[in-house]
Amino acid sequence: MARVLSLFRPLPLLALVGRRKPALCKMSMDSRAREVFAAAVEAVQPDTVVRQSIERKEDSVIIDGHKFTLKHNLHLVGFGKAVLGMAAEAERIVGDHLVKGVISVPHGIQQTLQQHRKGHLLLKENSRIKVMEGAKHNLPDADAQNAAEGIRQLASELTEKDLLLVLISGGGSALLPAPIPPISLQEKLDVTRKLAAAGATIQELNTVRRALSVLKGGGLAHHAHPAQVVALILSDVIGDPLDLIASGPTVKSKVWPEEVLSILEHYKLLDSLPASVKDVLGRPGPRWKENKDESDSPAHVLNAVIGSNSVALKCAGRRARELGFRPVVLSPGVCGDVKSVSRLYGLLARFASSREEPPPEIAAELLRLGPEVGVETWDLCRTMQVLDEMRTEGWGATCLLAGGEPTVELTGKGRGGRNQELALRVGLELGSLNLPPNGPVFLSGGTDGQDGPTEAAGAITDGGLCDEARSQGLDIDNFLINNDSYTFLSRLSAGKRLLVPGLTCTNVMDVHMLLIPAVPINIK
Ligand SMILES: Nc1ncnc2c1ncn2[C@@H]1O[C@H](COP(=O)(O)OP(=O)(O)OP(=O)(O)O)[C@@H](O)[C@H]1O
Ligand SMILES: O=C(O)[C@H](O)CO
Repeated sequence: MARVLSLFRPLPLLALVGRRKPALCKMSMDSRAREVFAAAVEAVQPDTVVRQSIERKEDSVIIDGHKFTLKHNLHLVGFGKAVLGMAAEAERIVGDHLVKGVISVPHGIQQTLQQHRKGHLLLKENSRIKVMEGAKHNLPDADAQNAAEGIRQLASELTEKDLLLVLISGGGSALLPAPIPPISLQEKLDVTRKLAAAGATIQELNTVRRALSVLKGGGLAHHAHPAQVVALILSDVIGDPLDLIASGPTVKSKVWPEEVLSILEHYKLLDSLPASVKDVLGRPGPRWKENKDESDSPAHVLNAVIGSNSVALKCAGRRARELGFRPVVLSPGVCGDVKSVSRLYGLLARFASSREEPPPEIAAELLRLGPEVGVETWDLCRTMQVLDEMRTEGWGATCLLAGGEPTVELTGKGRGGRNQELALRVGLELGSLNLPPNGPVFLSGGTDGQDGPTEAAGAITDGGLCDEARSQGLDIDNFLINNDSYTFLSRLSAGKRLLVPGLTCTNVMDVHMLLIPAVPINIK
């Protein structure tokens, strides 16, 4: 291990890693974990990210370093779970330069926002933006298809004098269904639902969606041509790939039918494919007639990611520092099965809690595990270096932050979510380390405030989880086998370990947090 670390010693430590010893804090680890999570969510609120990305200067706006003149020529469309709040803020900024807009947002969201007293995320009464709710249960439906048609029409009417602001966030694919005829909405839904149920990744799912849609994969930008298009994107996909977030309606992407067919074949869906889908995939050439001056990277389109998991982690790190921790961000790209991901955090906790130099096998296992859980070797080495310095130089408590979207292989019929299941599994890992009381604490939470079909966003656990459960007659393993993490956590100590922030109106995947108390130094 010492050799692995020494390779990286001469390099400067990255952002968020300062040498100042953080101040002591009297709050409990649990409360601090919740506060740091709240800071992560706050950083990516829809109104905040839009406010930070549009600079209004008299009769123009500056977005991502580009200046756009406003002459009562601005139109707005949007689709996604966070888009209502984004649109409300955009309208506040551009004022009456906004001519009209259409947004496609989740069913019931306006009422829910009212109930949660989030009026600032609602449009004003005389707004020029039409709100269309649809996609019940996150599935495309006739309401969402109507909204998509409204958006297509608005875009198609624009001229070269117009500016189209496109607001995009996670959930946008289901809220913008426009199947290429003769594919029906039901047929497209069947294909995507079967793919999702078979365990297809979001990359695979959206590659297929793009090929079957009039608006995805750059179709919306194509319809808006020759207007200037500016898309503001709140990313809910690892690595922030523009062509995949909400299936990239403003990102021109070529469809390779062979690629789509091989995905369908991999999930054994070729035989049940509707004739209409086969027909569309069998058509030669591009999906639409190219406009004369539309190149592969059209100059009339600007795509800007304005919020992401990295942004949330950065702000969480800032809050952690205020609360007395030394923050270190591992990676915003954690993925893979929750079992492997829990092992990752168990190993990191073991590494960080060693009183003496951690045995080299821990580092070796971490490096072996990295590719399985989407974490680069470099990020692991950098993080181990920080944890090692924390131990040898006595820098106090550490807050290790990461994000992403692990997966759960569902085998049972219980209620739960990937964050709650991960927190339970990390709790078991921490318990197996046999550390003294008040050891590391782990939090996992979905930034959208909902973990699977439950009202919790996630949970907070520590090494005492097992004993606590046993003393209350609860057997964690039985609940885990049945994917019943929510039932377990609701029963355990009256649900005190659950994280229930309520609707957050945003979504940049999940936040993971390992709080590691200062380790007594034991160095000769
Ligand atoms: N009982 C359960 N235990 C563990 N995980 C579950 C359970 N039921 C569903 N899940 C997981 O929850 C996820 C779906 O939940 P959710 O609706 O939060 O999805 P999401 O991917 O976060 O959606 P979005 O991207 O719209 O936020 C899937 O990964 C699924 O495997
Ligand atoms: O809408 C979608 O396609 C997913 O949320 C990923 O962005």
